[in-house]
This record gives sequence, C-alpha cells and structure tokens, in this order.
Amino acid sequence: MAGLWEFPGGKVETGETPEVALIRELQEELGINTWSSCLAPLTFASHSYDNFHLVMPLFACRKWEGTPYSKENQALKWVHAKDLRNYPMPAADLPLIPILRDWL
Ligand SMILES: Nc1nc2c([nH]c(=O)n2[C@H]2C[C@H](O)[C@@H](COP(=O)(O)OP(=O)(O)OP(=O)(O)O)O2)c(=O)[nH]1
Repeated sequence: MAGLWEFPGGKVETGETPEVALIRELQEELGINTWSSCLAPLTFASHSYDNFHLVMPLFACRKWEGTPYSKENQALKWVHAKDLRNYPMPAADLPLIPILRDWL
C-alpha cells in the first residue's frame, strides 16, 4: 500500500496454500528461500477496507537461506517489534503490533 510499511507477503494465487504463497513472495520480494517447516502461524488480521474485507494470516519465519534484499525496489528495514508503531502501516496491521511485541 503506497507510502506505508508492510510485512513481506502478498495475495494467495489459485492452487496455493498460504504457506506456499508466502514462500513464493519471500523469494520474489526479498530473494530468500524458506520452507513450510520454517513458518509458524502467529495470528491473523481481519479488517474491513472501503471496498473489501481482508483476512490476512501472519507467520513468523524462523529460518531461511540467503540474505534479504529488496528485489522489487521497495524500501526494506529490519525493525524490532517494540519499534513497529513508529512506522506508518496499513490499518489492518496495527492490531498485529502488540501481538508481535508479546511473542517475539
Ligand atoms: N503483503 C502485505 N499485504 C498487506 C499488509 N497489510 C495489508 O493490509 N495488506 C493487504 C494489501 C493487499 O490487499 C493485500 C496484499 O497485497 P500485495 O500488494 O502485497 O499483494 P501482491 O504482492 O500479490 O501484489 P499484487 O498482486 O497487487 O501486485 O493485503 C501487509 O502488512 N503486508
């Protein structure tokens, strides 16, 4: 979403599980490889935007291969969970921040 900081990820394509979609997006966006066994489901967002309702699972990725870099020319930053609220994020993401603070 323009001008906002988002978690890496994207839309699930036909035939994909959420895990397979995330593994694909992490390769496309960050150039890293990971596997379903390295993804732990943490929580989910449920938020009504003006024209659609978003249900978005949030996974913790504990292991990967490669060094993340911005393959798609988007700004990229490692941020401690306690500092996430200093970064403007989509409305759906805001309730996720305290959960990340508690779990990570
Ligand atoms: N990846 C991501 N999407 C988010 C976040 N918060 C949030 O509301 N979204 C919404 C925006 C979109 O409706 C949807 C995923 O969008 P996206 O633009 O990342 O999907 P995509 O990579 O498949 O891109 P595209 O097909 O639109 O080109 O989830 C977030 O933190 N990360």
